[in-house]
Amino acid sequence: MSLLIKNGTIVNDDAMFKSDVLVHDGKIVEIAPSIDPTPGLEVVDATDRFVIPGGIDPHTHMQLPFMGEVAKDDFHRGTEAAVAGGTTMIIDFVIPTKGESLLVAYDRWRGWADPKVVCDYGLSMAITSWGPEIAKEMEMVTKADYGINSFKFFLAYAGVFMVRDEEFYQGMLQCAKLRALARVHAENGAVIAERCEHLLSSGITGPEGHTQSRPEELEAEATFRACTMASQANCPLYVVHVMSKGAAAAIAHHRKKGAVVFGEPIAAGLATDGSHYYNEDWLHAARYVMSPPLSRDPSTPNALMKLLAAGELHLTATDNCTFDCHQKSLGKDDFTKIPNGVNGVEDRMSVVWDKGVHAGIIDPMKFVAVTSTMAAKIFNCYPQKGRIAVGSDADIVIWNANATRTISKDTHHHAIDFNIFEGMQVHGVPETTICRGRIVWADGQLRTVQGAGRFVPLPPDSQIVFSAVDNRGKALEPVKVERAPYVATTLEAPDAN
Ligand SMILES: C[C@@H](CNC(N)=O)C(=O)O
Ligand SMILES: [Zn+2]
Ligand SMILES: [Zn+2]
Repeated sequence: MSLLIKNGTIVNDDAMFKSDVLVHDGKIVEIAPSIDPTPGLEVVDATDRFVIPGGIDPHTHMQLPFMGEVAKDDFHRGTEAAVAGGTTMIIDFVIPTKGESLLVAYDRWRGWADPKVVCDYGLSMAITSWGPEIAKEMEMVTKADYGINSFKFFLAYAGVFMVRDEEFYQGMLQCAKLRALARVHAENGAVIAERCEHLLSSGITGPEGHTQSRPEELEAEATFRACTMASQANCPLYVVHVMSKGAAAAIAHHRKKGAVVFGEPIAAGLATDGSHYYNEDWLHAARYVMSPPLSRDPSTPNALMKLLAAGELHLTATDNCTFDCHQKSLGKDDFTKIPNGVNGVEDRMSVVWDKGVHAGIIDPMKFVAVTSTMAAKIFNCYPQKGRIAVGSDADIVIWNANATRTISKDTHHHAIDFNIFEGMQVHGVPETTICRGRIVWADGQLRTVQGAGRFVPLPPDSQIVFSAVDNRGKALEPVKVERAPYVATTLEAPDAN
């Protein structure tokens, strides 16, 4: 199976240049200014188009069982939506129930994903309980045949996924020992639980209760606390779905002290805000319920994009975890029962291009960095993924920077009946998506095959994550002072009275 992409401008995270790309058997085999087509070779004309690495979305929850429901985008529809939007790899999360073996949960997720994915995928593992058995299984799943190199800890969702600080700290010590990245959902779950109770007892049951139960400073406080604990454990930390300026400031504070911390804003937080929670239409407001909530500060989306430009936030994701209108309506009398989660995996690339490149805040190379390359480097599958280079997987998108599209539930490929970006016109359109050398999206049509995607094992000890840790560890080594044993003398005996 071969493909020739002609007349395009290649964009990697570090360079842009006009060149042709020859693909054979799923790999990029040649990059040159002009490659002549041979008979029978399929040619894709990329004149006036960018040729970019396929997007990597490092944070999705396809068909997640959560809050009594199952997320509607499963590994088939969710990865179809991904490729329709220019994403060619997702990293989803194995989330064991409390007390469940990591290995049992891992097998369940592999059983769900392998037969369905239309693009490649990797897995991150959530730690929802703690004990020596979990620590041992963490070590097992970082081995090659499991391919896990990151572990997520929830500081929210009390009683469901949440772990206590000491469990989080011990989990990070184990991550550091295994050279695996710790990821955190940073909210103060204990205070949130109290605030939910108070709001409901005060008669506030609508989606406005959700955002008021989770003031932004509860994300900022938990983010600061998580960064502090990670520092103490000398464990690199990755903060998922950074939704507020305060959380971003906490990350910057610790990075300025030399801590290895990565911040991940998501498409929803880069393109919309928490004003929707106050919409008088209950269902409209409920559609935006996710945690942490969208910021109530309308300047936050633009601020988060600028922090990506400045390198204080590092890569984008979506936290795609979709529930349809019926499922959202299960919380019609109690906001704590609205399944948390929003869409994003189909629209992330266009949203980041529109709010970033078209808005003049980031350049195309930074766009590639924050939508693909940084994820490949952090999760240790670079340059197999995340680069247009000879030898890399042929995960490629033909990107039309000048085209626009209007996002709508009527045209999206998600398995839900609404889209949080409904009606938004965005610049930057993926015209052709190629997964390991096969065209899976072109001319507005999917050409996908269920199960054609492959699981990508992610090895520990990513350089961008761990290369500073050893020296930093030396500086943090505990100090023992050698001294003669202390002997109390009569002169020092305490007064008799
Ligand atoms: C459960 C999952 C998706 N839901 C959400 N972010 O509201 C998460 O918290 O990341
Ligand atoms: Zn989360
Ligand atoms: Zn998530």
